[in-house]
Amino acid sequence: MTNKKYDVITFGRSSIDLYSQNIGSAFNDIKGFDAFVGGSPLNIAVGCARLGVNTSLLTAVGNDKVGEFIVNFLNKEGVNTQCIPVKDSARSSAVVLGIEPPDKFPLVFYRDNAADSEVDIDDVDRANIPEYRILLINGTAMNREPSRSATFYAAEVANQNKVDVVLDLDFRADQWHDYRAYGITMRAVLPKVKIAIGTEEEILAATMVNTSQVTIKHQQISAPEISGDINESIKRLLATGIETLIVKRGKDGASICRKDGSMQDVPGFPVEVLNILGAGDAFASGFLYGLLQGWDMYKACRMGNASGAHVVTQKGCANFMPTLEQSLTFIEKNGGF
Ligand SMILES: Nc1ncnc2c1ncn2[C@@H]1O[C@H](COP(=O)(O)OP(=O)(O)OP(=O)(O)O)[C@@H](O)[C@H]1O
Ligand SMILES: O=C(O)C[C@@H](O)[C@H](O)C(=O)CO
Repeated sequence: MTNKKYDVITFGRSSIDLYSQNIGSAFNDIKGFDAFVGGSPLNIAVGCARLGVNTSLLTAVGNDKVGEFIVNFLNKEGVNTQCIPVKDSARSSAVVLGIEPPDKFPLVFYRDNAADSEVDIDDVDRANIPEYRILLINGTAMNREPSRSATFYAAEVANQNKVDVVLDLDFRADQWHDYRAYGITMRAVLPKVKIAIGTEEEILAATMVNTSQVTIKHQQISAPEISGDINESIKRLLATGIETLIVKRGKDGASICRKDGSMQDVPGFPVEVLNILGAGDAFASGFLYGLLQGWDMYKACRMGNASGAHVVTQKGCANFMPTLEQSLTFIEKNGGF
């Protein structure tokens, strides 16, 4: 039982996502785009809402048509938009994305003067964090002020009010002035966090000691490959005080790493990949759904894997999140929890 009024609030970026209509085409040959919405915290909020979770998004938009487009979509999806301020001096952001399966998903951010980076401490106060069961914070939202201190503040308020803090490590390399600044910031916020979620790349980035660990492939500058000792990095993140670190492992599903040093693998669901973008966000929404049901971590991760597998077969992120019925039917048909 809980005395909280709402379930989940996610905090961070939002955008219009312009996805190539020419699947498999090289970026230079793209002829047209579909207009969807995106931004990892937005995608997670929509994924949660589709599963029936009472969800709010704390982001900001500019006083422009793109902002209206984003908020209109969220309202239709049943995501609570009351705590989304309009920042007059900033712009709603855009992302342009190519789809070249199986392994090239080029993505260009248009985030100069991004409205969501302007979310500040007053906006956090207006969002009523103590009323929620879970606050999901996002790595990229800490790349600049005022959204960095607003994120730290939101986590602090959550800690004081029995709201569980989940950190999506989400590392978008080109959004940081120095790759090392990302890790320094993550390690500073982790003591306020109960559960962190990240890919191996993100976990290595959060513990990076030398920028020569980073390799940019296929000009995918927002999501580079990062080398290093993953087991050492997992240990380092667990030593910050978090209870659990969830490692997302693509087609192999996820692993649950606990502070007692144990690791449990949770198998994924085999599917044919169309577009991997948004899989991590879908995973997070299924996982949060499971936590809110009081399920154990294994079952919550299986739910996350089902949402992730669904989205990799689709050509977008938020617009293609599964409903509860779709996920449960998919799990039942594919071996159960
Ligand atoms: N090829 C796949 N087949 C089945 N499930 C997948 C596949 N790729 C990803 N998933 C599911 O989606 C989850 C997240 O994917 P991944 O590990 O690639 O995270 P990510 O890099 O954060 O994703 P994103 O592309 O959204 O940034 C995985 O843990 C898994 O559950
Ligand atoms: O914000 C991003 O990371 C790009 C998004 O617009 C897209 O929705 C996505 O890739 C989410 O992980």
